[in-house]
Amino acid sequence: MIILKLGGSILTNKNSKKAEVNYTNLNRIANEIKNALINKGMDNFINNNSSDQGLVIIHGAGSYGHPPAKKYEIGKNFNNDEYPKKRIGFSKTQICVKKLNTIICDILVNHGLPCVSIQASSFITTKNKRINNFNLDSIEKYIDEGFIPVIYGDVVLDDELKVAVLSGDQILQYIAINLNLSSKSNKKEVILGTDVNGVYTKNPKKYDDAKHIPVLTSLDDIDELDSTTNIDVTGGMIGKIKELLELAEIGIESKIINANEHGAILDALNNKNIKGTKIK
Ligand SMILES: Nc1ncnc2c1ncn2[C@@H]1O[C@H](COP(=O)(O)OP(=O)(O)OP(=O)(O)O)[C@@H](O)[C@H]1O
Ligand SMILES: C=C(C)CCOP(=O)(O)O
Repeated sequence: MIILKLGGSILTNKNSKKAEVNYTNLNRIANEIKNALINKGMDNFINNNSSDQGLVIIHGAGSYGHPPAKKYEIGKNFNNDEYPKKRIGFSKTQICVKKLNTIICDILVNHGLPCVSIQASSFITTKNKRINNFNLDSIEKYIDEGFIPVIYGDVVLDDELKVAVLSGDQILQYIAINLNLSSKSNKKEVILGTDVNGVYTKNPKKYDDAKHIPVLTSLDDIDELDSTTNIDVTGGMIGKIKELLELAEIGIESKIINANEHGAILDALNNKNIKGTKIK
């Protein structure tokens, strides 16, 4: 079972205040995923043969979701008289990330990948920003039938905060821990594509002396817990690492790679040893 996260910094121009898709990356990565599935003999997605492998894709919100979520402060406490404005902000943010997901699924399907869109805001809830209700049945059924579920960072109802932002990284962690498949291998390969070569001792975009960390086992390995350089309402790289370290604690390894590198997704899906950071 492959769990693949495509970061918003790859699929969109995350620095942009406008919602901008990086179509060059998206089309290249769609092609790499398809070629990897064929190499792995998982082309049942295309030829409808049985296979014991499955794939679920999670993507970030990038410049589609983070700006509106920040503008309306989704997830921050608010007074009751502010709820009408907060609801509109929630609705606008949900539409923005849904638009991004539709564009991504269109491109993946046009590359022959039988993707199905899964909208977190329609069935997942959180309590204090942590998932407390996420039924995996439909995702498991889709995978058993040879589809590729594509779920994404979204806004959700929160039992304490009323509304919150749910990151793709938290969705990835929950799926990696809880997904159980009847007809596919449950051994999980967790791969996250972002726009840097993995984790460094500090932000490599801000510090020339940042050193690459090939294997990360603790936040102590990082000198400076820096936020991401773009608009990010879900914790950026540090938020990502925290989710992945919780996976490592229960024996599920993951790897952060640079999906800007041509062929990186293809090689990672084909278990080639490529530059990145293993979290274990
Ligand atoms: N110690 C660090 N090592 C590596 N990158 C870091 C570090 N600190 C901050 N960063 C920044 O984190 C960014 C990647 O995190 P980000 O959350 O933006 O990735 P993403 O998964 O593509 O986005 P999203 O979570 O929205 O899908 C890099 O562009 C980098 O500038
Ligand atoms: C900003 C929203 C709505 C979702 C954030 O998800 P992420 O980009 O995976 O962190």
